[in-house]
Amino acid sequence: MTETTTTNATAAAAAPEVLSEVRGQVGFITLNRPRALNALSLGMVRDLMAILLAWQHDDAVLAVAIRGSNKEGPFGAFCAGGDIRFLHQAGSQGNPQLEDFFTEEYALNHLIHNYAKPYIAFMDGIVMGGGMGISQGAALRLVTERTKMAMPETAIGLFPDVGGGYFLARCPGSAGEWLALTGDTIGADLAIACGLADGCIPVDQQAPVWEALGTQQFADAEAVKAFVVARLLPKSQVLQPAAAELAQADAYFALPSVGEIVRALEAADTDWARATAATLRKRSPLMLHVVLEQIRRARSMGLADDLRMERDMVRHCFYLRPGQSETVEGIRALAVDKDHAPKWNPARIEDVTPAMVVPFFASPWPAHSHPLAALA
Ligand SMILES: C/C=C/C(=O)SCCNC(=O)CCNC(=O)[C@H](O)C(C)(C)COP(=O)(O)OP(=O)(O)OC[C@H]1O[C@@H](n2cnc3c(N)ncnc32)[C@H](O)[C@@H]1OP(=O)(O)O
Repeated sequence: MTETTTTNATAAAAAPEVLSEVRGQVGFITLNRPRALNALSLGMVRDLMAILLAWQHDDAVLAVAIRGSNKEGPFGAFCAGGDIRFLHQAGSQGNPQLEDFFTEEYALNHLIHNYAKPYIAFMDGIVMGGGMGISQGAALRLVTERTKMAMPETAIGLFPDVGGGYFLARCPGSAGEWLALTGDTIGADLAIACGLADGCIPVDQQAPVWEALGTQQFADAEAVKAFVVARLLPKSQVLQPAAAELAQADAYFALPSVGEIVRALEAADTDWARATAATLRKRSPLMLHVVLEQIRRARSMGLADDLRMERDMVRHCFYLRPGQSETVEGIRALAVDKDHAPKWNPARIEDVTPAMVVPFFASPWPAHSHPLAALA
């Protein structure tokens, strides 16, 4: 049976940004905003939440599969994050929907991590920021040869949210600090080595597997997962170059402070260290310090506490320093004016003090009225 569910559209005549249907025993979701690389709008977050909640208690749905679309059709791009143009506009103008966006997006991330049925994410192409938030909680995280995965937030004066503290802190060694601070983009090999993907599905196998999920008869939810797992490349074919790069990251990113990390990288005589130091010098100095603290705090937190901490932090990113939000400035430079020359404040890693960092971790809400108080 095919059942097409309701979908969001920004205007009545516009194409729906989230497509969903049930085919056979599986619920299928396609992110359908390819011109913005499927960046998540508030409407998309709401649609995803509504669809997942409906299917969670629908006995006809054994499992859920999600993918993105590119301009040519399905797959090719998963999701480039939260809609940063909206964040810029809403953050500059005090639009209350900004608060709703983060509360509802983080609640969606939490639901996916705790989803009662296998949720299978086809993470082809760009998977960044909010795209990680709707895939890292999946029962199966499938990357491809063309996956470009990153938590790029320090480039826009933000921090890796959407549960980034939780899942990056659980990467091996200091890989989480490396990915969080630099925002470096990784492919399938490092994604698997970092524990951020479960397996690699060849690009040309995605469509046949997706289609077959809707026509096969499955005994139960575990059989749906097993059907997909049987079609993944052996990990030994994917992992070859990853170990050496992780060892390099460990050598620097275990150091206690951002200053020591960047100084050690600048003193080293390898291309990797030089390039990594140069990357850090471009990121928001303030947010580098905030992010290192975030990842290290998150290492001893469960997901719900991490999301509450991130909800506090993201509010501060916009409102702690009125008229001086690093995030508004970072998005302006990357995606609004596109001059790629953010004016960070302070301008240098060395000029950030602990007194600037500490307030990001103070909750603006009493515990009982925290916007994510209900998350367990
Ligand atoms: C709460 C959640 C927070 C977060 O998720 S924060 C993290 C947000 N994500 C990012 O910071 C990534 C921003 N995007 C990029 O850096 C680049 O894109 C990519 C590296 C992903 C791809 O670059 P390229 O292949 O050159 O494509 P392109 O021309 O930059 O993007 C195509 C169109 O997509 C729009 N777009 C991309 N990402 C987003 C986004 N996250 N929010 C809103 N729009 C986005 C662009 O602006 C552009 O649009 P136009 O053609 O009209 O200029």
